[in-house]
Amino acid sequence: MKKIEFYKYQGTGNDFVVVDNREKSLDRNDRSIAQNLCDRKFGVGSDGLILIENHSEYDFEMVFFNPDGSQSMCGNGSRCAVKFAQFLGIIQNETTFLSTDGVHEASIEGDIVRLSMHDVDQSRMQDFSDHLTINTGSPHYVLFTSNLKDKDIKEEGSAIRYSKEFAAEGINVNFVEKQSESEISVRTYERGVENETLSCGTGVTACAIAHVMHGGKSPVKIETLGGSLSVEFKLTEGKAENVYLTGPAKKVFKGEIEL
Ligand SMILES: N[C@H](CCC[C@H](N)C(=O)O)C(=O)O
Repeated sequence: MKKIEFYKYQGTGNDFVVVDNREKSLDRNDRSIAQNLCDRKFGVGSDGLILIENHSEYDFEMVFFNPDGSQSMCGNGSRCAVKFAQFLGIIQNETTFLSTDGVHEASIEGDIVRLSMHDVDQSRMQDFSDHLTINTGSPHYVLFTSNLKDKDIKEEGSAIRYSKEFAAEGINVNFVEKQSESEISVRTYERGVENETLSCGTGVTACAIAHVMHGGKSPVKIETLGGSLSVEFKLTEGKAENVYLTGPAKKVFKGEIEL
C-alpha cells in the first residue's frame, strides 16, 4: 500500500480527483486506479481522475480517466488540470499542454480558464435534423428539446447511449433548450460516468456548435446545472475554427489516500 496525495477540483460542478504524477507514483496504464478513486461510495468520488505528468515538449501532459477507467478528452477536466498546474507552479497564466486528443492552449484569469478546443470539420459532425453527432475531442449526441428541467436525463440519455448504434463505443448525450440566439441551457448524460453530470465541457462545446449551425450566434452562453460556461468560435463553410471553452475551475480540498 502507498499513500497518495490528491486534490479535488471542480469545473462548473464536473468534479475530478487530480494527482501530481510527475514522479510516476501511479501507473497510468492501470485503469483500476480510476475505478477505485472515482467510486462515490468506496473511494473519493468524482466524475473522473486526472494525472499531471511531465512532457519533453509541452508544459505538462494530462492523462484523463472516466470513472469506468475509459479514456477521452475532457474539457472541464482540462480546465481543472490547467488551474492545478498553476497551483503546482508548473505554469503562470498561459500554457500549452498535451491531452488525450492532442495539444491545447489555455490562459487563466483568477478562477476563469479559457481553453482552446480542436477545430470541428465536416468529418467530425453530422446533422440528422432531429439530432446531431459532433466530436469535440469526445463523441457527442446533441438533441434540441423543450422543458429541459423536467426530463429524466439518466433514463433518456442511457437509452441512446446503449442503443445498437452506440452501445460498443458509447456516446455522451446532450439535451439542449434554446433561450435566445446566443444562450442555451444544456443537460448531459456522460459516457463512462453512466449518469448525468452537472456539466460537460466537450458536451457544451458540441451543443454551442450545433446551436450556431441551426441559426444561433457565437459566442454562446451555456447554462448548466453546475453553472455558466461560454463557447466561442468561427463557423465558416460548416467548419468550426478557433474554438474556445471558457469557465471557472476551482480547488475544493486536498486529501490523502492509501492505494
Ligand atoms: N465522459 C466523456 C469524457 C469526459 C467529458 C466531460 N467531462 C468534459 O468535460 O468534456 C467521454 O468519455 O467521452
